Amino acid sequence: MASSSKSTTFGQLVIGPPGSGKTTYSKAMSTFLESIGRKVIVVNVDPANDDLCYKAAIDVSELITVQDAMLHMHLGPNGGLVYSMEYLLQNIDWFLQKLAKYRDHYVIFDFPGQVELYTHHESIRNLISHLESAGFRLCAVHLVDSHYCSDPGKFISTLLLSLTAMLHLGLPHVNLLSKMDVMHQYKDRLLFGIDFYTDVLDLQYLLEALDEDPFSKKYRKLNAALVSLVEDFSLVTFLPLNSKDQKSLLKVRSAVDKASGWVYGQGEERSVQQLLACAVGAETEQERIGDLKDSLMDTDDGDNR
Ligand SMILES: Nc1nc2c(ncn2[C@@H]2O[C@H](COP(=O)(O)OP(=O)(O)OP(=O)(O)O)[C@@H](O)[C@H]2O)c(=O)[nH]1
Repeated sequence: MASSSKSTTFGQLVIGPPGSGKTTYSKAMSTFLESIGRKVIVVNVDPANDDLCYKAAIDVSELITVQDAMLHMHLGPNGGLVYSMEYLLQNIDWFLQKLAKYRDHYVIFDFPGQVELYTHHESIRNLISHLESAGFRLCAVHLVDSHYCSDPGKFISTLLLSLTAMLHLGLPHVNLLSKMDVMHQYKDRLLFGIDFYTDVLDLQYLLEALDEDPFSKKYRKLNAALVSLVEDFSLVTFLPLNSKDQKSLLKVRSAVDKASGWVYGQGEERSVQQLLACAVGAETEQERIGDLKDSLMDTDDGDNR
């Protein structure tokens, strides 16, 4: 560990396209982590999010809202959002001072949905650098709607988006296919088993599927190049997420804790077996079911919004 565990604050950057379920996940994950004894806060970093379903310990809307930025800078919604993120960076001391009160907490940052912020704009990357310098150890949790699996063209976009975000942010990274509870609605349109999408198996099959569509067939060479790019990096896989399901949240928590390193120094159920299992990449019983009581596993509050 680079610095002493006392001065290290762990957390998640919850990112992903609009409507992918970031806010719902942030609330569900914070409630879940609190239920297993972790001290958690949620920080709203989306200046356009005026309908929070959780109590934000810190809310960037107190500093600036997209509406303010649009009104005063004569910008559209996207420009307003980008301006707001740059404004947050200019006022990074304000943000870090607010965070300083919660250094002994686990922090879930609920980010905005504009994908350009994660793929090529510098603001989030700079924000990460400030947070890391202040002692934060972060993991990006990237949500993409599982609905995109139902269309080969959309799934390729999802792969590219996820890969670009991984490369651009340069953080430990966990990709999630969100809203798996409604995946059955698109079951008939899935060309492959779910493990094809989560494990990102042989993408040549995806190319063949694209060839069957007269529109995408025209772009075969482009599609082949994109698929080959994703395969060459061999970085993108997904975990399924149902924010209403405790078992699903438990699996995500295990993956994020491993990626961020929490499990090695801070974990609630730190044990030699668990550390060894992490080292060899095996999934332990502990990780599958955690230390939750049966009653909690069966509990579905049915309203994680
Ligand atoms: N069925 C189902 N619906 C979900 C799930 N997660 C989120 N939703 C729904 O998806 C919609 C968007 O969810 P949000 O959590 O607001 O998504 P977001 O990514 O924060 O959206 P933006 O802030 O606009 O970027 C809401 O209607 C949620 O109720 C899930 O796991 N299952």
